[in-house]
Amino acid sequence: MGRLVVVSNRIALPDHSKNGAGGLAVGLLDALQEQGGLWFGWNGEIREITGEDEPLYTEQDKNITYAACSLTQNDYDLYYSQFSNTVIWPAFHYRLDLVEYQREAWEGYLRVNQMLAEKLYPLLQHNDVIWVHDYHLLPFAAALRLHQVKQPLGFFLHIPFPAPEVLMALPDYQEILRLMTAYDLLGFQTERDAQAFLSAITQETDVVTVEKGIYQAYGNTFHLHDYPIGVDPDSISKLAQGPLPPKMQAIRKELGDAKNIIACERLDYSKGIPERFLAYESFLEKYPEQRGNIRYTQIAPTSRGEVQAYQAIRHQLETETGRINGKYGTMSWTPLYYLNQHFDRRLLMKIFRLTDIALITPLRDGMNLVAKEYLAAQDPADPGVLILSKFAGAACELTEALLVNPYDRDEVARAIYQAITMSQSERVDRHAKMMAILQHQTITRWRETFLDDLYQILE
Ligand SMILES: O=P(O)(O)OC[C@H]1O[C@H](O[C@H]2O[C@H](CO)[C@@H](O)[C@H](O)[C@H]2O)[C@H](O)[C@@H](O)[C@@H]1O
Ligand SMILES: O=c1ccn([C@@H]2O[C@H](COP(=O)(O)OP(=O)(O)O)[C@@H](O)[C@H]2O)c(=O)[nH]1
Repeated sequence: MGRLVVVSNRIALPDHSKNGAGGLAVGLLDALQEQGGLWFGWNGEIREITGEDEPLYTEQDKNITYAACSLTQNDYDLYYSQFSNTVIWPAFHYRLDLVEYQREAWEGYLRVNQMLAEKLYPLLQHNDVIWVHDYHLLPFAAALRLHQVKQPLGFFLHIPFPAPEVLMALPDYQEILRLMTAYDLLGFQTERDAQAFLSAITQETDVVTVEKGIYQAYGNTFHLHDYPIGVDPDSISKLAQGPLPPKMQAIRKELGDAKNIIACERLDYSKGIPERFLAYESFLEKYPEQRGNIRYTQIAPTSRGEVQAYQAIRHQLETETGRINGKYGTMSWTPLYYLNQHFDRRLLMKIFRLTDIALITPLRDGMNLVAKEYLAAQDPADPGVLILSKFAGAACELTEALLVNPYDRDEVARAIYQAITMSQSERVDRHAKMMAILQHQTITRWRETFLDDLYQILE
């Protein structure tokens, strides 16, 4: 098996303190720590580059070699903030109202993909297998092919792939589809996402079905399958059971005897936090006897703060938190704790174990690793209850969660009450069934099944 070369916009450098929230880097770090290889991407820095040949940042950490480049402000603005996060991200999360399309950004997106391909190409070895990740790099394979790269190229999309009717709103969607066929293998989180891609391309051009899962279009042959990303349940369980750091010892007392709801995600409009706050308010209205006995802690570190839509939602949450606490709080009870802060992932697992309910209700989400981490962090003998949006990729596997429509605040309110009053035996039963799934579809299985399929294409 040749060397694995992983390419992603975000990489998790060995210095944990520099790593933001986000499931992609978490998943890829786990995958690379197991197999080893080269991880190429953006080092998170913005620098005006004097010469064309700005040296790559390189670092070796155990069996992972990091090679990363910085971006100029202009590249960052056009490729990351504008086209990736103000065109593709909102469109692929069914928020066409938030798409701000500018052709300059599309051109910048293509140019940065070409620049990254030019930087990676010299590092490649003959028997490498190249695994490219996510929506920042849809045209990356086509850019590498221009350098006569023949090594197998796989791609995995961590976010949803939208229905054709939504995708077709993007002015360059046909070119995006064509460029994606330069990959040998296209991987998606769920079958729904894979089918959405196939439907879109079938509507756009002649697609030959070689056999189920293998297709030809635009002169290319590509394989197509779903590979739901997982977690490492055993390591999460160990982290969760470990002792709390001294400064956090008080948290057990702070959480007290109340029923504790936890929610944790990047501050992103796709995560449905404002809608969730309204559902919590609906719960406080419908079940007034619960007031004073429940606490909802929302952890939401800032994400993509330079993007206007993300600034707007941050202000909205600050206002809503004050309104709800002002309306329902008492001298001795605060209903809602909103923490616009990043928590170290290792600490989060301990916090998850101390809570009774996880309220994870994204409007649309590629997978949502937090849902899986919450389950893995629980005490199997007395687990918390997962309330999960049916529009999260994780809902395809975690059918024993209380699945809800995140737009239906009354349904979510009823689910909170159901979770609070659920018997221990039912909580144990639901949790055990979902843990069996997490133990099967681990991060290792995700990596192995994808790479096995990619290597088979070589044969
Ligand atoms: O890199 P950022 O702009 O800070 O964003 C963080 C990551 O967010 C997204 O994560 C996705 O991948 C997760 C793991 O597969 C998945 O569970 C989640 O549903 C997705 O939202 C984004 O796709 C990543 O590229 C970002 O690094
Ligand atoms: O303050 C935080 C918030 C989130 N996370 C981690 O960030 C990842 C979020 O991944 P998910 O797939 O849920 O959503 P994404 O951010 O990738 O859309 C999970 O591993 C969380 O444990 C973290 O370490 N600190």
